Amino acid sequence: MTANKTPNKAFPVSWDQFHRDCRALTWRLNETGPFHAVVAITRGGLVPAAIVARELGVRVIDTVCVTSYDHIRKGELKVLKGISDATAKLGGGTGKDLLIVDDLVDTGATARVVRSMIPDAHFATVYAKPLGKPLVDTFITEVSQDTWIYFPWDLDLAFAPPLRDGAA
Ligand SMILES: O=P(O)(O)OC[C@H]1O[C@H](OP(=O)(O)OP(=O)(O)O)[C@H](O)[C@@H]1O
Ligand SMILES: Nc1nc2[nH]cnc2c(=O)[nH]1
Ligand SMILES: [Mg+2]
Repeated sequence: MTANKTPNKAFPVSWDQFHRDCRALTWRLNETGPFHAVVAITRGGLVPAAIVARELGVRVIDTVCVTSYDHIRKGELKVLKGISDATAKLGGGTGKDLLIVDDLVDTGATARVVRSMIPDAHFATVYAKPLGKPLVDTFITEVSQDTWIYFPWDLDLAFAPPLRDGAA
């Protein structure tokens, strides 16, 4: 989100939809690889990374651990863990033939930091917003900047009021 503005549209994603979108992402990535390893940006990138790695037959999965949002509030970006020496070696030090996976790119702040660690890696996300889109090599679905994406692991089944009672 841009500078803590409240998003006014919601884009809820079901597990089925997310799985389908991850497989669609893999179809595109399959034309770009092969990749030596997948680097998941935690935590949101862990789920698509597992699906993409499974489809691409990649067995080496590493993490870059970054924190910045507290629900929709954007805070200071902190890198808690970088890639391992073994993964860095696989990518020749610059990330060549490594695949970075995240669930989405929003402002691009997270992508910018991780890209700077391994600039030659291929960066893939399932969803992208316009501000972050230029930092991503491959993505599947674009949503507007004022949309908040709700992932299935952050949701629960709940009663939805009828439309005539003011439901969106
Ligand atoms: O493009 P940006 O504005 O940097 O936002 C994108 C990042 O925000 C979310 O992660 P978050 O920091 O919420 O942590 P999480 O993955 O643990 O949910 C999302 O998973 C991306 O990693
Ligand atoms: N779940 C979720 N996390 C985000 N982090 C930055 N933007 C978003 C978003 O739209 N949805
Ligand atoms: Mg994240």
